Amino acid sequence: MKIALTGNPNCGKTTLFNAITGKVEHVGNWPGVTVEKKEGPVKDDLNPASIPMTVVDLPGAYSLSPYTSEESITSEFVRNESPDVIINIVDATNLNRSLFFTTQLLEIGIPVVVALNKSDLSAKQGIIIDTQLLSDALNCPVIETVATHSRENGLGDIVEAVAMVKKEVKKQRSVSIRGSRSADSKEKMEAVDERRFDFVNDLVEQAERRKIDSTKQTAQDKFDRIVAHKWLGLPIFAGVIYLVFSVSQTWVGPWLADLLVGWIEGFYGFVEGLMGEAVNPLLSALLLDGIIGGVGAVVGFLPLIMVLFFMLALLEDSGYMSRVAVIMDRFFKRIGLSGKSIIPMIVSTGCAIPGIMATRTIKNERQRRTTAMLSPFMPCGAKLPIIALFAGVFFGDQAWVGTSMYFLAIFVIVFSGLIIRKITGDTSQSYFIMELPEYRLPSIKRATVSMLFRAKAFIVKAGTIILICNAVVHILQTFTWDLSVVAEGMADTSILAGLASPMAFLFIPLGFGIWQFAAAAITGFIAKENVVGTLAVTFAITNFIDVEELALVGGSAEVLGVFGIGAVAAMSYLVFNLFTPPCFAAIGSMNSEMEDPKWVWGAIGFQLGMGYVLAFLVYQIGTLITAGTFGTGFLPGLIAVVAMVGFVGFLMHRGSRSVKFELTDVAVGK
Ligand SMILES: Nc1nc2c(ncn2[C@@H]2O[C@H](COP(=O)(O)OP(=O)(O)OP(=O)(O)O)[C@@H](O)[C@H]2O)c(=O)[nH]1
Ligand SMILES: [Mg+2]
Repeated sequence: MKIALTGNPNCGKTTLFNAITGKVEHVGNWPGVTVEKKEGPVKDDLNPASIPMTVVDLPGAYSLSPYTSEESITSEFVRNESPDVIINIVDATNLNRSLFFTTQLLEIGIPVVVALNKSDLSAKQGIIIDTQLLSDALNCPVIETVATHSRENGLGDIVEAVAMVKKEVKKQRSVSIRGSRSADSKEKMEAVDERRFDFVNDLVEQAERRKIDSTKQTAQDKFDRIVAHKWLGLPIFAGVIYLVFSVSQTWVGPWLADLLVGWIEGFYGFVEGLMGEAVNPLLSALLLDGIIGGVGAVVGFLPLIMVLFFMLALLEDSGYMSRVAVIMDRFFKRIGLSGKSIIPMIVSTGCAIPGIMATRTIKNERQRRTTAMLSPFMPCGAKLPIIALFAGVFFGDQAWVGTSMYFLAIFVIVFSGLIIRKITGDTSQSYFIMELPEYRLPSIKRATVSMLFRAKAFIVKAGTIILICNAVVHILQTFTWDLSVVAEGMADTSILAGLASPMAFLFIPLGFGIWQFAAAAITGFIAKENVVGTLAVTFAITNFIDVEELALVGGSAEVLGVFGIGAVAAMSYLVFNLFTPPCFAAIGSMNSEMEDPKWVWGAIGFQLGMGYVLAFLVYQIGTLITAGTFGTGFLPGLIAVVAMVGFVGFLMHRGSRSVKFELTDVAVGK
């Protein structure tokens, strides 16, 4: 038996899905989180009769009308894949809006069970709903649920009602709005929609009583007036992110990471002892330095990342991130993107792939593609070890490093948005109205689950892709081109050095023309965590956390120590890795969302150029400030950068000309 979960955005479909299937799909306190359907069987304890039941979570939708395309996955699913029962999740705090969709679902002829979700919130707001009356009027079971509670949440009743309703299918008489069956044009449809609104309004008037608690509302409003303020909003956001980084990067994170790295080193020693002299030295080096060392270096950052994810999940759950969307909307409108674009970007702070997929809710094609192109600039989970490594080794774990990377990302996104608008010559603007969810105390449990889920994905990746890459890197640096072992002190003769050196040459004007860094940047395209792994393998360092051991703290601009670069070049390298194209998987996802090779190649080219130009500026200007002269390779670098900027300028010029041309074309045509 197939059960579809439908309802307006943010009503709690995915939360309910997770609760009745035991899965961990992403839940966010804003509309538009789910963009793809997800399936799962009902948990055994909710299904004592063991009826085979598969539940399908769908993206949120406001309507089934064929004239709105954004929610097509949902309407196509309920119309074409004929689920046996529809669970319609209705937000009990917003009956008026939710029931519009319900009346449409009731007309399809598939049995419907209404879950009156968030009934804890509605009760708190003093809303009393007569479920019996609703159930009678709609001819379907109506059950109060609290999907976020683990007990007494009404979920058992829902599953039971679904099983019952299926048996009694003939009895569910559909509620139909006059004229809806014969509405074959947009005008007729609109007339039906009006009647639908009237029906819902009447029904809600009878079924709902509200005791309006105005004091609470104003307290939240007052808070919002400060937090989402025109000018104060952004600095407050900066402060919040700084705090998040302070905790994860400076206070709690390193302490936990130290512990973990201690264990990894213990394990390294244990395996070393086990193998002793008996194992071929090449093989033991591969296992110890290539695999355990390389993977260990990446995994060492896990605690920092977990703390950061935990705190971001708390912020998301509290409702604060929706306010950030409102703050950013002002900037986004100016550059021709909509506030909707911010959601993919927030999602991208976890991973760019779901972020890019989240652009599907944006209707305007250019805005959607531009958002898919710019979202990967946000530092994702895989880039965090790189930030943590460089912040730790060169900047004494200071929180401003990570914070500034987030804000540099926002700046780059806004700036790039402007450029792309000029290049495409499309100046359309969108207006975005976001329903702000109420603030609430974030749930430690939900944040923990979300954190553990991401940590698991991180570990799986470290144990597969990262492990293989590190092994390959280690083998490539162990052998020379004629397959003999690289002699002591002759690392430059290895295959890896041979492959990476031409790239390193291009990086001279950026301050890191060293083959090890080039190799790490290249493996970073496979997965960004590889940057750390490859640096660990090529420099033979296994402990990146205990910076004192590396004796690099306070190295400032001097060229010193193991890496052979100074703080300015380190910053340039960090910027380069963050702002060049994302990993291949994310590029693949860009490709499938953009559906246009011109855009995909344009995006990759743009991201490469952006990373190069930013790294060049950071290195050269940084060196000028700290050392009083420009850095190495200034002139050739400048020529390359001017050429790139000039090309973009040319495209922008052409783009704005094409707009004028189109406009005059229209005028002449008329
Ligand atoms: N208080 C309360 N909050 C809930 C309940 N159910 C869901 N939520 C919260 O509502 C928010 C939205 O939940 P989701 O499950 O992501 O909503 P969705 O309907 O899947 O949203 P989209 O995928 O964007 O359409 C989350 O912050 C949930 O924690 C509930 O019964 N009570
Ligand atoms: Mg969802």
